[in-house]
Amino acid sequence: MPIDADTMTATDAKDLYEVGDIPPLGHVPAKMHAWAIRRERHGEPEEAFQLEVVDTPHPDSHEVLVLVMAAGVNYNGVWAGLGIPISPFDVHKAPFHIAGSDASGIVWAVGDKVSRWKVGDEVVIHCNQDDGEDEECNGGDPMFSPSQRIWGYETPDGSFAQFTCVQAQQLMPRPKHLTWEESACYTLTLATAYRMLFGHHPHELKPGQNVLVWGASGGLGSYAIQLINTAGANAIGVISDEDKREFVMGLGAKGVLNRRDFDCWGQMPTVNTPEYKDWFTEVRKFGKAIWDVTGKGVNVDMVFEHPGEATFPVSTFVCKKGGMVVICAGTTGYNLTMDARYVWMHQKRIQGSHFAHLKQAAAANKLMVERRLDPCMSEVFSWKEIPAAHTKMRKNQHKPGNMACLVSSPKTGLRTVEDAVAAWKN
Ligand SMILES: C/C=C/C(=O)SCCNC(=O)CCNC(=O)[C@H](O)C(C)(C)COP(=O)(O)OP(=O)(O)OC[C@H]1O[C@@H](n2cnc3c(N)ncnc32)[C@H](O)[C@@H]1OP(=O)(O)O
Ligand SMILES: NC(=O)C1=CN([C@@H]2O[C@H](COP(=O)(O)OP(=O)(O)OC[C@H]3O[C@@H](n4cnc5c(N)ncnc54)[C@H](OP(=O)(O)O)[C@@H]3O)[C@@H](O)[C@H]2O)C=CC1
Repeated sequence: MPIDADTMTATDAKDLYEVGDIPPLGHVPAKMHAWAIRRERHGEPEEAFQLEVVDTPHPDSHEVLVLVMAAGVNYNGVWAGLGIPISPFDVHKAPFHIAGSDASGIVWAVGDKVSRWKVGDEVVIHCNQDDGEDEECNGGDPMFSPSQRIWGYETPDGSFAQFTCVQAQQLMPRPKHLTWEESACYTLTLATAYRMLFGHHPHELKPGQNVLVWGASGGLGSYAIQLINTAGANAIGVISDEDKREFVMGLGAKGVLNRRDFDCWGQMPTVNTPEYKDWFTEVRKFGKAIWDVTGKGVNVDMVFEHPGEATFPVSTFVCKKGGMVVICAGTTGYNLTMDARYVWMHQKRIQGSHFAHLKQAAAANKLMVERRLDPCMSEVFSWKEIPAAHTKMRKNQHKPGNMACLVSSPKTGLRTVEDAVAAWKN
């Protein structure tokens, strides 16, 4: 063993460690294990993600090297593997891509300009990077910066590796009551949901308002329901399987609709055709099911959108006059359709939203630290199962909530680095 679990002192220092074997605190091995994607193997996760030994990155002056204890599974890992809609290699030009935009870990080395963090700090990582120099980063919104990029998607050095190098501003304190894997599963989807609900003035969610949440049992949806509940507003969640109803109600939803009970999904038919008439009858049936929760004639103040093509025409219809459809993805397709008459006559706002800046991510993280939110970790996978976890997500076969994978934490349920070292020893 290279480290004594009680004293945390080095007994030897190697250039490469097995995954789960934790180097002496602060010792940076020359090489590390990583799941790497290469351009020539773009495809399904099991094909795209392959194990490689690569150089351990070194932090620049404002950067931090983090020993990854656990990593979160997100849809952008699926997109990065597929190379759809873009290949990450066309963005960062690096020879290989390590996906993973969520992690919990331990600060292992710091650049010489970093003052807020020190070696040994336990952290979670948010995935927004920017160069910090332009006016959007200094008084504006860093998410509008031309340098804005997502770590582990638009950068080649994500969390499916023993170490990851990130900007110091990406670090946030880890909720100590959670295990390493619970801490790793939430930041990306939680912070995205936070900005969608509270980041678009003057449509910030207010107490008593009603929000329709698509994919309510999913990563984004499970936090949206909890944030809406925490804000004193009413969430109406959508599911596709009755097995998920209790989970969503348990998170605090006021009502749950099963999309399988309706038939109005996909691009909308041309207005004034018989197909439109049939579609519209079904859309109104869906709208009435919402009224059963909100009250007759009460349309929702906000629609929390991400399926995209399959649901967007319905989202734009059921939103109230002056309300907002806020959208962060098009999982089912990007060719969104809508009946424009309802958008202009009812003066609805269609708002794009993308991840979050540090202030929003930190506000969301504080709620987790204060135990106001449940991380809703659905399932934990081993290091070896990282591609399989992505395949589950791709097939929409994952359990409700958010998935995590162990990296340097050798087993589930651990909360400190000492526990992890001792578990490896045993
Ligand atoms: C936190 C987690 C998040 C997620 O998981 S999100 C899900 C995963 N992410 C995605 O799926 C998003 C993937 N990204 C994309 O698909 C692309 O990122 C975009 C389609 C959003 C944009 O593509 P791009 O190529 O970056 O767009 P351009 O650089 O803005 O423009 C392309 C070309 O069009 C020219 N152009 C831009 N604006 C104008 C204009 N107003 N008039 C004329 N030309 C314009 C440019 O210069 C450029 O040209 P030139 O290719 O030759 O360089
Ligand atoms: N721009 C950004 O910053 C971010 C974008 N994203 C994107 O958001 C999307 C969702 O992410 P995430 O919540 O983590 O994914 P999940 O897979 O965890 O959840 C998505 C949910 O969408 C629902 N869904 C699937 N197919 C359909 C359909 N045809 N119609 C309606 N609902 C459907 C499913 O629930 P059910 O089957 O029960 O309806 C599923 O649980 C992804 O595309 C991801 O890339 C995520 C985070 C940040």
